Amino acid sequence: MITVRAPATSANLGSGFDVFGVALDRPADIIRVERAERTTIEITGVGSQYIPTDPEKNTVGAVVDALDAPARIEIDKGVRPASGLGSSAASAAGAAVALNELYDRGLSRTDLVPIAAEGEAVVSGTAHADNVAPSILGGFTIATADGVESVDTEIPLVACLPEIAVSTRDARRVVPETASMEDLVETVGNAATLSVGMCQADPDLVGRGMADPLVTPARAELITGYDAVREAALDAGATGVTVSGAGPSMLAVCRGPDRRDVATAMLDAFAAHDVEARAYQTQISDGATIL
Ligand SMILES: Nc1ncnc2c1ncn2[C@@H]1O[C@H](COP(=O)(O)OP(=O)(O)O)[C@@H](O)[C@H]1O
Ligand SMILES: N[C@@H](CCOP(=O)(O)O)C(=O)O
Repeated sequence: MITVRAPATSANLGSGFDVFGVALDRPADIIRVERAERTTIEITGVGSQYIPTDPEKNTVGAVVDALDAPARIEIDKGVRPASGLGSSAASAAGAAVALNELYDRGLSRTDLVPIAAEGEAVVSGTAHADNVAPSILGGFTIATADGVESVDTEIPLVACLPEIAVSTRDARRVVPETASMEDLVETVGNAATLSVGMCQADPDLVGRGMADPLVTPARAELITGYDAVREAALDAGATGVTVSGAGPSMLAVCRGPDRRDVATAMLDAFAAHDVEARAYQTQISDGATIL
C-alpha cells in the first residue's frame, strides 16, 4: 500500500486566474492506494458525504484512467469540498503521486500535473492545473498551456473558510468573457509584481500584486461579507486579500507576526455577518509527500 499526503492549495491569487497557485501547509488529504482488479473508492473525513465514490464522478477516477492503474483507493478528506482550497485537486494530486509510485510508472512530478488536471475537468468542466500543480510540486506555481514553473518560497498566509457553499463550476459561470485593455494592463502589472514578490519572499509585493479588476469582483459577490472581511484583514495588517480559488474561502497574505490578528479579524467580520467560518493560519508549503 502507498500512502500520500496531498496539501490544500489556493489558486489564482487574484491577478493569476487559472495560472497561479500555492501549496498550503494545512489542511491536506490523505490518499491510500493498493493494486486491485477493479477501481473502488472509499471516502472518510470532512464533507465525505458530499463526494461521489463512483470513479466516473470522482477526480481520482480520471487519474486512474490516465495512468491505467486500477486500485482500491481510500481518501481521508482534510480539505472540505467546494471550499476554494483545492479539495477536488488535492485528491487528484495525491492519487497521481500514489498511483505513479504503486505501478512504478516512472513519471516525474511535472509529468503528473496534466494527468491530475484531468480530474479537475470531471468536476469543473475545465482541466485547470492551477490547484493540482502546487499540490504536486509545492511552493508557488505558474501553470500555463506550455508547462509549469514552481518557486520555493516562504510567505505567511491566512485561509479563511466560511460555511457557505460555492462550487467551482458555478463560480466559473460568473467570470466575464471579455476584458478591457486597461484592466488587462493593470492585471499584467499586478501578476508580474506578485511573481517578483514570491521570488523575493516579500509579503508586501505579493499582497500588492494580488489586486485584480477582472475576475475577483464578480466572485466576491458570491461570498457574504466579503468586503467587510477584506477590510478587517487589511486593518489587522494583511498586505493583500482576495478570493481563494473560486471561493468561498478568502486568502490573506501577511507578515508572520500579524497572522494571528489577521485570522481573528477575518473570523470576527464573518461572524458579524452571521457566517460561521474557520481560519487556517498557514504558509506556503511543500507538495504531496509519500508517507
Ligand atoms: N476527491 C474529491 N474530493 C473533493 N471533491 C470531489 C472529489 N471528487 C469529486 N468531487 C466533487 O467536486 C466538487 C468540489 O470541487 P470544487 O467545486 O472544485 O471545490 P474545491 O474548491 O474545494 O476543489 C464537489 O461537487 C465534489 O463532490
Ligand atoms: N482557477 C480556478 C481555481 C478553482 O479553485 P478551487 O479551489 O475553487 O477549486 C477557478 O478560479 O475557477
